[in-house]
Amino acid sequence: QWRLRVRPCGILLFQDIFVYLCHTLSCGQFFVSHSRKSCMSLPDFCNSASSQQGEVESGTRRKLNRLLSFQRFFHASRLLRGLASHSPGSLHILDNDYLGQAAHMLSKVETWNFDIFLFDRLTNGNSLVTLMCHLFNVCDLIHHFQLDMVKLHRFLGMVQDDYHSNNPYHNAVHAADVTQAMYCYMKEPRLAEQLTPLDGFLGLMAAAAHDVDHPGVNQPFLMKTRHHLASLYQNTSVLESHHWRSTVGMLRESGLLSHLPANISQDIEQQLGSLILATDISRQNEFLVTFREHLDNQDLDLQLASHRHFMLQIALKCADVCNPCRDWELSRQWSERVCEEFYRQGDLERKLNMEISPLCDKLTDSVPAVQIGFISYIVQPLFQEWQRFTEPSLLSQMMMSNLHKNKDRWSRLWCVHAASETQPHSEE
Ligand SMILES: Nc1ncnc2c1ncn2[C@@H]1O[C@@H]2COP(=O)(O)O[C@H]2[C@H]1O
Repeated sequence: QWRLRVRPCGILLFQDIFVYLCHTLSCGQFFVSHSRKSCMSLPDFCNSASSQQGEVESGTRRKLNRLLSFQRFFHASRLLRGLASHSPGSLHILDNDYLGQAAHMLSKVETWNFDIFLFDRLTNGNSLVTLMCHLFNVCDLIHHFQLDMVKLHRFLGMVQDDYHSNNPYHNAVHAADVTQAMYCYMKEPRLAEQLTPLDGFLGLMAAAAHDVDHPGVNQPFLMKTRHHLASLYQNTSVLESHHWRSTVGMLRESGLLSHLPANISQDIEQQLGSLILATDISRQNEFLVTFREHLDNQDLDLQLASHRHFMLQIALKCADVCNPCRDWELSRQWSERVCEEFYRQGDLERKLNMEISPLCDKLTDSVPAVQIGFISYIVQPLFQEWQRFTEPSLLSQMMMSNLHKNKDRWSRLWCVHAASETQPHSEE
């Protein structure tokens, strides 16, 4: 079972198919590891900074991790059930119990307080694959595009596996969260009435893959450390270009679109690129200004493919930064996770004697301060326009209400934090 690998030529061995069938029948999902070269992870940066030997070790460890991914699945599965050792009698019942709860959650997948963290636990860390399969089914995309289920599973497994599970924020759960939000936005009456199956396919695929193989550090860090991706993409939308090209690589490796005419699959690849590249946060103002102009002029015509594509870009951008619009308990977890990832980068910069990037210094950039700035300058202006576009829908009103409540809560926490900073220490 440890040797579950997609061969470089894309052929599954009998052993693979057997494992796949057993696993699919028992759990309704499977894990697949593959052999493409991935981007460096954060610990890898430490290794490459320290020694050549470290690079070799890190490469070996990465290979080992991939070889063990199937074993990790079972290990995680046992941990989730609180079982230290095998207890075969209870496994089946408990599996069904968890998957039953996951299926129940999926029956309410369009609700805004969908708890993606719980869903990820219930699916043993397979939230992205499970969610995407469900959404492709309910949107009738498998039938419409005549997709091969084995290829679809293979592609989604590769995407999920290429997210770095050791990133606190940019991991497969974030991708699943963005996908669930994107689905909610595509269901908004003003969009849903106009979207074609191709739009639905592109929107969900782009959401699922938009951050794949994210290394847990930002573009300025890649530029400062002269990372090969920065020179490959000439310091422009470096990460987003990598997410897109990785997605294209996985699409081709899985053969998911191989039955479609070449011009159609090329068009899909290009449109996916345009959607994923739109998530570059440094282009936020460019999109916001155009969106505002369209709303002021009331000239959005969703019968036009170009206008629908623009609205998919906006919807994906909203989904990507919607965490402050979630219910507090979900929103807070994302805030803490994203700051933890920033602080890890800051710690690394400190260790490498580099200037610490904005928002990345755990000694000066508190979580409440980072959140208030992010909500005020990025999220609120975008969602104000989104609310206008939806005229405003119930969902938009709920999101804005959450955003205001969360911002107030962070403001109160900031006051507490600021007061504790000015208090003299007990020894003084
Ligand atoms: N809650 C948050 N607080 C601060 N920054 C955030 C938050 N959520 C998302 N972001 C930032 O928004 C960015 C969107 O694009 P990225 O995924 O490249 O990186 C993301 C983070 O840097």
